[in-house]
Amino acid sequence: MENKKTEQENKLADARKTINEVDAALAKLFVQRMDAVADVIAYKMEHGLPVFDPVREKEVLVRCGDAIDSDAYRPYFVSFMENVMEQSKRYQRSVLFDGTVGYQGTEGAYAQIALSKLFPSHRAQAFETWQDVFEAVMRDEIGCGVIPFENSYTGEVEEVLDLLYRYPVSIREIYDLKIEHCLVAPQGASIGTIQEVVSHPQALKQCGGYIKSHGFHATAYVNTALAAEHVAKEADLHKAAIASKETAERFGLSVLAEKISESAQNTTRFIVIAKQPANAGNHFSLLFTLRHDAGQLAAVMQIIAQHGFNMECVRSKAVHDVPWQYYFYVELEGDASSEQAKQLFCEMQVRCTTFRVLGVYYKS
Ligand SMILES: C=C(O[C@@H]1C=C(C(=O)O)C=C[C@H]1O)C(=O)O
Repeated sequence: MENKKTEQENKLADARKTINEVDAALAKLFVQRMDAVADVIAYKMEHGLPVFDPVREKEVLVRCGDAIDSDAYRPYFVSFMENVMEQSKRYQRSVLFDGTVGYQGTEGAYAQIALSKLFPSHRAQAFETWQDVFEAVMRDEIGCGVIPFENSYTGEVEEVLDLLYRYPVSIREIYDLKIEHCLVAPQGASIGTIQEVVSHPQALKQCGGYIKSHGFHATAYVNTALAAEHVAKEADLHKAAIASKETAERFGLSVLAEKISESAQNTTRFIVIAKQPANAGNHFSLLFTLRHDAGQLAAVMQIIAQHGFNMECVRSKAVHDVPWQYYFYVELEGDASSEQAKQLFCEMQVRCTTFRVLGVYYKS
């Protein structure tokens, strides 16, 4: 028995020694890979290319999958490589957007969570309004800003499109953050002790079914992060907030229930705005205005179709300072640096009263 145990313990020690050696080799290889990544980002900066390249990532994953003989290990290695590339992109963003990144809200807000996923090693600066973030980008006070653009459940963030129309910034990247609302409360509270729930009206709406089924009283609050902070300060066992798990951790609250939204797919799309445009991507967005003549919009749609670009989205909105004047936003699938796109832009410039390529980015 004793001998057997020692034999097993030796085996464990040997296995861990091997793991340590492999980890040391991996660390060296990781540095080597990141040095190459640094060269890639230097090239991308010179040529205005975006960090994310989905075609290249697919190639990498297929090659890495093929390099593993064991069927049992293959999916884990592919997943490992996905993570390696995630870290590589984080590093590249830190080089590209050297300095500070701005967002609207307070610490723990979803925008700050999206920012921390995109730019984990940057200083995050909070601003009071979205407009403040746009202005800080324009003044070069921050390298870029992370702004919510639309939510899969509640729709577009209207004010943000107006700001994109007003300020000559570019959409450099998009990032989809899965919104997983939780019921969070002071330590010691349980579902049974809760009577009132505070949160941003959107969050209360998104969790309406859950709130109703528990008979909670809903109270609107400025945003989810401040609601969580308020609940933490009050330390009232009858009062909970709806916020993210990360926010609960930040304010020392316990999570009483997770994933309480109506829609399991609740996702907010964030955009990264910066002064410099990107040159490559598989999607691009345009902003334009038209003369008030019959058939102007139809003609533009026709031009887009003729050049073979799939239009994923079109919106029209009022130009605030000019009564009865509207601007249009379209999102097209394709390569904005292609000959087709160049021709499209030329033709649109002739047809439209104002025309701008708002952003070039990758969307998977
Ligand atoms: C390093 C690159 O940038 C990103 C990261 C990748 C990686 O780490 O392998 C691959 C594609 C890009 O999304 C690259 O474009 O080659």
